[in-house]
Amino acid sequence: MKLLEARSLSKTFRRGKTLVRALDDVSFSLEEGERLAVVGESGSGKTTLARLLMGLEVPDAGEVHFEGRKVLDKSTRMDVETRRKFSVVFQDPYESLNPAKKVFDIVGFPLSVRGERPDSIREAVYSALREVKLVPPELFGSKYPTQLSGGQRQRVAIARAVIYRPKVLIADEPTTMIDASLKAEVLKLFLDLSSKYRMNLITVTHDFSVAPLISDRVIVMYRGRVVEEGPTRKVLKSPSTHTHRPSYLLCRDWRGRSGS
Ligand SMILES: Nc1ncnc2c1ncn2[C@@H]1O[C@H](COP(=O)(O)OP(=O)(O)OP(=O)(O)O)[C@@H](O)[C@H]1O
Repeated sequence: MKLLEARSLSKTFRRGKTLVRALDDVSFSLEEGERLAVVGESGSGKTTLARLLMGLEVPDAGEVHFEGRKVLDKSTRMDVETRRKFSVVFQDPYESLNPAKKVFDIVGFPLSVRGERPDSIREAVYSALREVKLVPPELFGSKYPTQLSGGQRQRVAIARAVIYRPKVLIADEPTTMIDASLKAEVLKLFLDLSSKYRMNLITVTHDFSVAPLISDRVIVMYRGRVVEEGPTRKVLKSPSTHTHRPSYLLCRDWRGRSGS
């Protein structure tokens, strides 16, 4: 069954007197259980697309359908129930965690706003911290983000994102700000958790080498448009268009060599 569908999404921002076309007639769909990577160089519209899918932005044209129902268009705001089926982990674990709050409160926040009881929140937070390998959870729960490394902070962000078992987990440049040596581990964590809890994972990345590690399908964006779409290995092996050639040149990992 189609879980998520973008139909001809367009979005233009005004920057001073200039209009920036961040998304231009973008369509794709995600089947239940699929993992999607949205790749493209900086400014190609990936984050705008992710924000639209979650209902954090309103399109100028086009529609988002979720579980067979239209949930967003120019004049329809996403309802809270639908929005709660999405969760996101942002690129920067230094900015996305409130430095004044302890890890326990940060991770438990999505449950406390849902009015869950303190004892069930405690149980869920400790279990989530164990899932992301921040053990012992009592110790990590009592720390502040500033007392943690970048990799540990990203794990806190992941724990917070998965604690209420969203249907769709969006990872926006999840490894950009963390040490290269921790990249594979963090990606594996996303994969493991998305399998274990049957969450559809959407990974937004400018790093083409990440896509095969974390997705079955890929869409390649260039200047607000989808220029490639299909099974990840097939698309990355034999891309059919050359309109996004600058990305090839930037990425040495693409097909195992620099694209000259
Ligand atoms: N709120 C905004 N106001 C004005 N322009 C915006 C806004 N959000 C995005 N843009 C512009 O829209 C275009 C697409 O941005 P977007 O962040 O979606 O791209 P991206 O592929 O995610 O890039 P990056 O990886 O650098 O974040 C860019 O030119 C960006 O400057």
